[in-house]
Amino acid sequence: MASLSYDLTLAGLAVGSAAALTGIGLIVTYRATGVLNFAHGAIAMVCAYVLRQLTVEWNWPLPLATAVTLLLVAPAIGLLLEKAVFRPLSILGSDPAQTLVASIGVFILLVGGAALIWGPGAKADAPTLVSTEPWAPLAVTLALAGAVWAVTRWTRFGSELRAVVDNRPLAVLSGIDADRVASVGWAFGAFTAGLTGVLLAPFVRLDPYGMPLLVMEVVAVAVAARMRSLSIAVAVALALGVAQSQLTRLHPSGWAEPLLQALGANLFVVALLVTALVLPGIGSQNTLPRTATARVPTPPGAWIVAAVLFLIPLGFAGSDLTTSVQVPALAVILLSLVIVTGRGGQISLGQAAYAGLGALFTALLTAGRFPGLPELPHLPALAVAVLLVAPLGLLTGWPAINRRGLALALATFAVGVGVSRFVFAQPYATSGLTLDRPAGFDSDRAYYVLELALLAAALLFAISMRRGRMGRALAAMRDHEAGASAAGVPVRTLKLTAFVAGAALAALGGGMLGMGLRAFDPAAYDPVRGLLWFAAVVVLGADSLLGAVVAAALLVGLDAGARGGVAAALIGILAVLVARVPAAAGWSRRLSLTPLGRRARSALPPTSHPPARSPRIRPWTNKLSRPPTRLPRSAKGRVGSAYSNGGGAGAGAAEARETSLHEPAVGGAREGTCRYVRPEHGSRHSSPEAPKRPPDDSEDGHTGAAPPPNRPRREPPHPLTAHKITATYDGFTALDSVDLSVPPGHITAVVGPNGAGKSTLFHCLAGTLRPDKGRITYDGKDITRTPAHARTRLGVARTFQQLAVFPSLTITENVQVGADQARSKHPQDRQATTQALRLLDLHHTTTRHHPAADLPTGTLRRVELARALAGRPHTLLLDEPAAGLDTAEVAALARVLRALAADGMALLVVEHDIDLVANLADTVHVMAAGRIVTSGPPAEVLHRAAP
Ligand SMILES: Nc1ncnc2c1ncn2[C@@H]1O[C@H](COP(=O)(O)OP(=O)(O)OP(=O)(O)O)[C@@H](O)[C@H]1O
Repeated sequence: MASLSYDLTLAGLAVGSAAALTGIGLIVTYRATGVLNFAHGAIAMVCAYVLRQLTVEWNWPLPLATAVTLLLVAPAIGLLLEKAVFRPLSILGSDPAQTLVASIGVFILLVGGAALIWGPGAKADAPTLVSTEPWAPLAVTLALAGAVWAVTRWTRFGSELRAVVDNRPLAVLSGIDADRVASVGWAFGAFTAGLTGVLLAPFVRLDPYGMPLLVMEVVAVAVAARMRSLSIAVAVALALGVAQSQLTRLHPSGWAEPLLQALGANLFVVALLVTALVLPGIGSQNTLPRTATARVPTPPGAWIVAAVLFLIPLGFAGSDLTTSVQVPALAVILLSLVIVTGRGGQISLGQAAYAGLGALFTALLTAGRFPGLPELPHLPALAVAVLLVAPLGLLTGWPAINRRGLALALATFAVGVGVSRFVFAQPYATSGLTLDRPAGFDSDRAYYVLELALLAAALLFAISMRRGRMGRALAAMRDHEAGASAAGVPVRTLKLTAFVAGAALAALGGGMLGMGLRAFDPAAYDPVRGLLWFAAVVVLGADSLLGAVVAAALLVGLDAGARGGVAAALIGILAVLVARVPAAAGWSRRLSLTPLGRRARSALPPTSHPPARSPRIRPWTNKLSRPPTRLPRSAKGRVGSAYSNGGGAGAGAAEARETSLHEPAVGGAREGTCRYVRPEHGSRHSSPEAPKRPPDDSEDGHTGAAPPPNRPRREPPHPLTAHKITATYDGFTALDSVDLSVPPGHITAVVGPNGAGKSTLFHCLAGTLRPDKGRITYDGKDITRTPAHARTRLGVARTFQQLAVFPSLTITENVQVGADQARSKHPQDRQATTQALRLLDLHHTTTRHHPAADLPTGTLRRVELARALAGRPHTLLLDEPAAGLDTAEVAALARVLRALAADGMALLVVEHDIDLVANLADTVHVMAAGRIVTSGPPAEVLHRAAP
């Protein structure tokens, strides 16, 4: 027994050593370059094939072949990838989502290339590099880990590596050649991949698909080490290896046996699931907004051409028709990625799992083997399978709530691998399972017709998800999650909805594929296929329904018509190119992950610093330089724009009255006239703190105090109020028992030096930070625990210091998102978008249909404000609204804000621009060291606060 345990421990150490090598390689590459190399396993596989080629096919001596493979080929692959793929990406300033797509592209390219060169079958004659004695790989691993540790600790290169990892731009400024560091990181990472591959090859199946996946399953050891600590990675790998082999000693009876067997064979997958789903996400959390999709209109007639092409197979016969049967099914699966990734912006590498579950459940239901459910005919079984798989979408939807970018990619990949290993690969789930086509659709032609009908239904469903309110909300979430939440979009619920809808579509496609193939074939839903499908959808336009349909035809066509591996290699090359040369050609504009990222960045201010005032003259600022003109007071059907209205920064309340707006549709006291904002919320002077503004002298006599006759009168809400709120960051008190009220009809400003706590207070009021103590109330209700989107829906809107617009949406759509979320059933509220656009002078037909990605900062500030106003808020929170605006733009902004306050809205402005505050605010609160130190009218307070 003792000897068995010893032997198992040694065997476990051997497995653990290979995993540790992978962990070391992944960590070094990640530390040197910031890239989690999804292609690591594929490099391992290629190196194993190269060694086999040199020794078995060409009869080279093993030592020479090993030296060439590990010291030349592997580092050369790493250097090539760094130079040709990842360095250009870092020069382009790409975000992690792009590098992720590139590394998945490299993975698929290498897998496809290996299948092309060496064939898809497994090779059983890979040379054995070291003895089967496990001490050898263990010694290699420990020596390598020690060497890496020593190099990073004691050499100049090591300190350069640490400097680049800590702050690459600073390291470059201090003279470090960051590219050289990255090159060495890639060469070393590829060397460890090669070493893993050649050590593992004799003991596992050497095939293009299985081995890369096997290596990537052990990514858990690097994630457990937070992509940082080599010693933790090695320890975790060895512990998992030993535990996995010790599990084989246990032989429980009954249902536990297959489960334990599965665990014993897949402990690294369990670790992957735990690390990816339970531990907090690794990598940047800031990636997804850049995965927004460029808006490229589908060429006219393209759908007709596609429909005709999809009808052509009806004229086929024999194997061609049998092959064609896979196309509509795969198209439905890929449509699920359009919803989740293309429209919803959520990276999902696990869709193959849902497709496979759809097929498996259909097979189980038709065989009467699904626990608790009767045997069903095929089509009802497919429908029930879809319904059963849909909620399982929460498996990936749940982690998506708190994860983005790389962390989400890992979590969804883990779910895909977990389902594949613990469900599809297990005999208890799949043995003896058959699947056939529905009665009456047995022939290929009849079944193809049925599939076309199901594809049409899936397309209609996908269209409904991408259109209207739902489509805009998904796109808003994809483009800017915090911005979407601020517009009232319930981001958590929407993510879950996207994943559930995606799982349902994938299950439908998977079931169709299974019935088409007349079998449940686990290989058809392998996680590697999930990666291939993801890349294919991204390459052909992630947010394009037509792209998904074309991708399905391309993948099936290439698989059937060309050598195995061509499809993967082609998609891999395209995925690399998408990230590598995003704007090289017109077609690249439809590729979702890259071009917009760059365009959006060029349109948005830098993320870490307030942007410089823009020197550009824009049409609407030119208007401001014209002499003041009064708005047409009761021009029926027209709403004046404060931006197109004249006036300067110093204009006062009288000017504010001029910019009060007249819009028949809103329902003023008299037909044809009314103010812009929430006519129901009462007098702008309702607050006792409100300054005495001159009475309104508008021609129509409407002051905004009277509610529209056709709407229920509503008393003005109690103001948004902070009651003794305290907020801390890791024990540091950023807000200390702060009281603040934001009364209606009043502009309240918060000023103070850097670090005073202004932003923290703003976040507490907006709902993006929960105070440790104290309460926030609004309209008499405690909203301290109310999330940001729900506060928006209650009537507390906000704008951002760093712009939060949705670059893939047009100006109108951006504003509509705000209106969608707050829209009541009242028909008058349908005018909210139009009114907001007019108020901010965004209503011209030339601009309103323009995608926000290409617009200058000043315009985007107006778009953001219009979106906030379209939700008809009672209270508006503005975080440095003048950041990035030139003088004329600031003056125009001030005029609008005064107009809004004159109409009774409560405004809170956190602002560094003291001139603006002095001219704008009714009350100023000065903060210092987390407290409000003084409050009062600006003239008094700012004078007192001046040094
Ligand atoms: N996420 C965080 N983690 C730890 N400390 C934080 C965090 N955010 C802010 N702080 C600290 O809390 C204090 C208040 O920060 P806050 O950003 O609210 O100040 P501020 O007045 O808005 O400053 P600024 O004008 O520079 O934005 C500062 O000392 C800041 O360093």
